[in-house]
Amino acid sequence: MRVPAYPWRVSIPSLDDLHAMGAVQQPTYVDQSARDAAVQTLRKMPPLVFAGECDALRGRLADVAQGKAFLLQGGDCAETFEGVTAENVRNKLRVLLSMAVVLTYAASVPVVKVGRLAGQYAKPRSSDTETRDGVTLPAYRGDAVNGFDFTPEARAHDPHRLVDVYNASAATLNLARAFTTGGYADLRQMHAWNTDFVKNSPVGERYERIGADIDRALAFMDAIGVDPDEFHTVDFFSSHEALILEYEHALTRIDSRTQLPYDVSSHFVWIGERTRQLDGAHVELLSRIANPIGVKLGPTSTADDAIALYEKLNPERTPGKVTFITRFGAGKIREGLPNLVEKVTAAGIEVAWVCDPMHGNTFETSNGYKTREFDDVIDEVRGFFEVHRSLGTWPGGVHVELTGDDVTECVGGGAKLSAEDLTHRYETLCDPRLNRAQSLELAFLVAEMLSGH
Ligand SMILES: O=C[C@H](O)[C@H](O)COP(=O)(O)O
Ligand SMILES: C=C(OP(=O)(O)O)C(=O)O
Repeated sequence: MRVPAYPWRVSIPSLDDLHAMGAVQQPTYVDQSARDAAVQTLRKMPPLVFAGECDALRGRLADVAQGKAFLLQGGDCAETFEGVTAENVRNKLRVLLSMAVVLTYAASVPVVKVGRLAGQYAKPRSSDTETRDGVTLPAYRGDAVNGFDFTPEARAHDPHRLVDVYNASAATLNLARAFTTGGYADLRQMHAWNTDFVKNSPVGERYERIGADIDRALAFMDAIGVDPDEFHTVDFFSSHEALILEYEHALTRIDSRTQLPYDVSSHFVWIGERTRQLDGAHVELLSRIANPIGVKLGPTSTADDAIALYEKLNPERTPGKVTFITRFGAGKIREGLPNLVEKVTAAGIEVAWVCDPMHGNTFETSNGYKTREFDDVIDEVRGFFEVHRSLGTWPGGVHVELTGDDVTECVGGGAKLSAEDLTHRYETLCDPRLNRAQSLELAFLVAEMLSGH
């Protein structure tokens, strides 16, 4: 695996220097000594991931950029400390593995599997405050920063939560590694992943038909003596938005093999739409690390922005280093994306292009729920494929907010969830996620787009 060669950039700016750049979307800690103590604790913690694993993912993302693989990245909008249970983590893995099987089988393309988990605890917000019945408190910014309860105590920004994020992420990763390498992810188990809902759901039945085909293929391979390791375990990677500088800085370490800095909080970290300023602290920090990184690009991004960000984040043009995650909204993607892709490509830049069909399609229902319409999500992915197909570039993947549970947060889909249905199981603390059936439906539709049917 080629390791990036930029020895002159091993220096990492200090946390104070990064803050002096005017970092946005950061917590305001009242007690500086408590903040320093949390950072010191984190600096002593062992890495959550190894640099070599980050290199492996970078190699897989280089395949995505070259049109040889497809990225499936998904998980909660915001993980919660309470959500770190075996059942919850297993359900998320189950839906991601099931989607990956559908994509791999129906589109015959290798799928790179990346969870939005084991670190996705901090949220950028549109407003610093929230007002309920005339009372205004700090907005909830994710469990990394404050609590969801609408009380002054819960909403205060508490630096010790960063240590809790580390512990929750370690527990989640430990479970994810066990599930993906310890037998649960064995392809022969794919029926078992969804037995509880195949009987009463059309998408479940469709999934089961693929399962029967795969069984026959596995039996054939067994008969001729082929039994690759890939059938028993899967490569699975973690990712989150690198938002809170204290956390990401404390977990940025020099790799003993290469002497390069890696953010060992996750295999892949991304810069959000609200923090991608070229001269901002987040771009500065992530320009120093050797992990593969993502940048969200919303409808106001220009091609010049994207090219400048790429040049700053990857001047050596290391393959697989940068992934552009576009999130235009269904109504804007066909108009906005072509110019971006065309100009970036004309600049000789090879990136993985990935579609986030969630963040440009959020609205509030008349009964007060923040939601997304399943058809808009699909329409944005369709637009993404159309644009890339017409330009001859590779639609490299999808980045989705989803859960393995049967929540009711996004309207539409096969079950035709209505605004009224959202009252049943609306559990997200921030943005609405696709539920298990909607996620599988998305996978089938994306597989059709990928295979050109
Ligand atoms: O997930 C993304 C953002 O954190 C989220 O969309 C912000 O939501 P808000 O506009 O309610 O603050
Ligand atoms: C905040 C997010 O997205 P964006 O930066 O694209 O708004 C997110 O993916 O959680």
